[in-house]
Amino acid sequence: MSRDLENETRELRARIAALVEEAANNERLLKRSQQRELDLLKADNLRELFEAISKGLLASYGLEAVTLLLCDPQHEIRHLLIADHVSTDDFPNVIFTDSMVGVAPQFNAFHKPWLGPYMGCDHQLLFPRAESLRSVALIPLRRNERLQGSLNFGSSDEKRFSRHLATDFLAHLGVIASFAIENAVNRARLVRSGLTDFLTGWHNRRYLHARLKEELARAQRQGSGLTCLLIDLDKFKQINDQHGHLAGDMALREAAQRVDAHIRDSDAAARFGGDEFVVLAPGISPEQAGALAERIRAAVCESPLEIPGGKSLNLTVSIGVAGIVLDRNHSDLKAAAEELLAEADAALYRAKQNGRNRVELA
Ligand SMILES: Nc1nc2c(ncn2[C@@H]2O[C@H](COP(=O)(O)OP(=O)(O)OP(=O)(O)O)[C@@H](O)[C@H]2O)c(=O)[nH]1
Repeated sequence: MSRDLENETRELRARIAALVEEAANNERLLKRSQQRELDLLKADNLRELFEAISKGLLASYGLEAVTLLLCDPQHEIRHLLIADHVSTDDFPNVIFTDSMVGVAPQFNAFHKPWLGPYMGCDHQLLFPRAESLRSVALIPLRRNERLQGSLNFGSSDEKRFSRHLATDFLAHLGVIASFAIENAVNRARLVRSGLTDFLTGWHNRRYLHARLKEELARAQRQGSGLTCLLIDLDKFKQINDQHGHLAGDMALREAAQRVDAHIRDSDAAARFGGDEFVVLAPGISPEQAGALAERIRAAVCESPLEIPGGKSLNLTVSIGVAGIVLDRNHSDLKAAAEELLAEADAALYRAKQNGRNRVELA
């Protein structure tokens, strides 16, 4: 065999070996991508999805930064998170915006992934915490022709995301991520709709029971107390009887709004049934609870409610207030919840007996 042929064979072997290695690498990459995409699709709720995106993708692709930008003009996703007790502070890499305009110039015509150098002036809003980034990939998240956000990868390697690289794999990931986000949001909406009262927009009795147990457990852990206000409209049946059901509904909505103005984000509130509302206020003293109930009572009767037909209604409420402090050995939270509600109910009964439009403490 001539020397030339020997060299050529050696070169060919080396090229085949390189190709085989590249194919094996690609297969590993593909498997890893498929696993990551499955993790996104498997996420049961927004918290799991955010974790799969912000932590899972970061680790599996060996990136310096992964952020998720979500366009949430009605603050719906943020409200769903609050309702699910998820704090946005737990996910600093998930960024909410009311509009995609002005976030990054690449979003102006954003139909496929954009790869290129990191530029502080253009990309700072997308990577607020990342330092030392040299290249980025911005992946559009679209559903039904609408841009709902972007998935953003940042690398300290300037060659990692360069303009001439193929973007098919990233575009595919974008489609999966968009689908997973829509799924998680829909699921959160569904859960919430089962826990919401449609007339007032407040939570319903089912939610209150679940939340009451959580609040009791939290109060017990923190060694603090929990106060329950049971609020009932006075002579509500008369409103229905004299002015009709629609006027009654208006009165319920208005009363809920007037109460709502006096409760804090950390309080839990629900329409408990017919004309009855419950507010749970953690960590306040009996005096503060009495004062809160008095403010609510005064707010409801502050001004008459105009109803159709040029008439007006005077709304008043009676409120029963009860508080509970659990020691660490108390294990039956269900019984404690029932006891708290029963005491508030007994106090409410006294408020009704003593003339209505008043607050009674248990
Ligand atoms: N319009 C309207 N009425 C409702 C709704 N749910 C319950 N009700 C009515 O609310 C009334 C509740 O009356 P009660 O709480 O029994 O008594 P009340 O007239 O408020 O009298 P006191 O509580 O003793 O002051 C009933 O007549 C129910 O039919 C609702 O969603 N809309």
